Amino acid sequence: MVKPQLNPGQYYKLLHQKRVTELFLSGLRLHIFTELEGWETPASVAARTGLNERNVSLFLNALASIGMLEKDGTRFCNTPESNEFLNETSPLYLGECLLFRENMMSLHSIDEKVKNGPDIQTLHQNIGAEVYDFCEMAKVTVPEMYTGRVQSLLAAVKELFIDRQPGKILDLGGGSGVFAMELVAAFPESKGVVFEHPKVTALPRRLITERGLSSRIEVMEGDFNKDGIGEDYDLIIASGVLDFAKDYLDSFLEKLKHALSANGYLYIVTHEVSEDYQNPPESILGWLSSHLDGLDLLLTKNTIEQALMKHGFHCMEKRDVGGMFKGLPGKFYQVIKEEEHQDD
Ligand SMILES: C[S@@+](CC[C@H](N)C(=O)[O-])C[C@H]1O[C@@H](n2cnc3c(N)ncnc32)[C@H](O)[C@@H]1O
Repeated sequence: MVKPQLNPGQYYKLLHQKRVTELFLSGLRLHIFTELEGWETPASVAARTGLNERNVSLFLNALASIGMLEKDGTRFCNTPESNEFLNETSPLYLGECLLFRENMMSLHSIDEKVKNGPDIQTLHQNIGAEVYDFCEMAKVTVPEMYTGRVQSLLAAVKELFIDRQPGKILDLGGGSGVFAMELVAAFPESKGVVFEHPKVTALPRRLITERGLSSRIEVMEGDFNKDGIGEDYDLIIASGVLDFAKDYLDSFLEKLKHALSANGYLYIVTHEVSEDYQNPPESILGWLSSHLDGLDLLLTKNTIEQALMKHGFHCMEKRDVGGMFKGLPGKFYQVIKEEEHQDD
């Protein structure tokens, strides 16, 4: 009889992981976590939602078995995490955002895509804004931004501007404009600009007006690869945007350099992709669907660092600035302008 040399357990684990994910997504779609702020029986959940009582019972039990609910006898309740992030009444409800991201990165038609190849127009244009629904993304990611990104950026910028306030702040490809809004709220003397694609600008305009910040934040509309982005910024935030400037990287970085004030900072968040495109797997798989559609945008960490260096940007190391990078996904850069070279 054949004797196995290795253990095939990983394949069965993958199938189980898929069922776990399907169950979780169904819980979100059926708003189950919004029903379970307190202890409930399947009968009470079914009565309120109109779902089938027998199958709600099986469904809740399965969710509890994967740690998404707590179970006590015949009653079920959210875990603290489910209550904070999956209950629609929470200000940090991520359900809409998680479902959006699942759909955006879905590999459900991967077989056809691999068989049929990319969409020719997408391939030739290579424009992210034509493929991704950035307007919806900006809307649904607002609560996600408050799960740490906004707080850590704010803490870091406050440490950078300890003895002065930034005059002008640019949130480039800023989506909802949350970074700009929170920064100008923290620095009462600062003005902000949110630069966005015309498909997206209605959202930051509305949110800025609702927050009462229209006199302090301007929304600029355009294509950051082709249009001007303004100047004299003490802080430019370029979070998750560099890949969308891939075909224009040199002119884009020159533009950023000229837009920064002499002592200004550039804050960049990228995916830190390895040269062999093997890491991080979350980014490789997350971009796979759109890359199969024809996009080719993902830049490696090395390409980005080389390009930044070539255009005179230098990264502020952790040791320069104490503990402010704690929890921060991105990096700060300063630019060495020509005049400064001559002074040296
Ligand atoms: C991945 S999102 C990042 C959003 C936000 N900065 C963040 O960190 O969550 C990329 C953003 O860049 C914008 N964008 C992409 N290409 C653009 C272009 N050519 N001109 C202007 N904005 C663009 C999109 O509309 C989108 O809001």
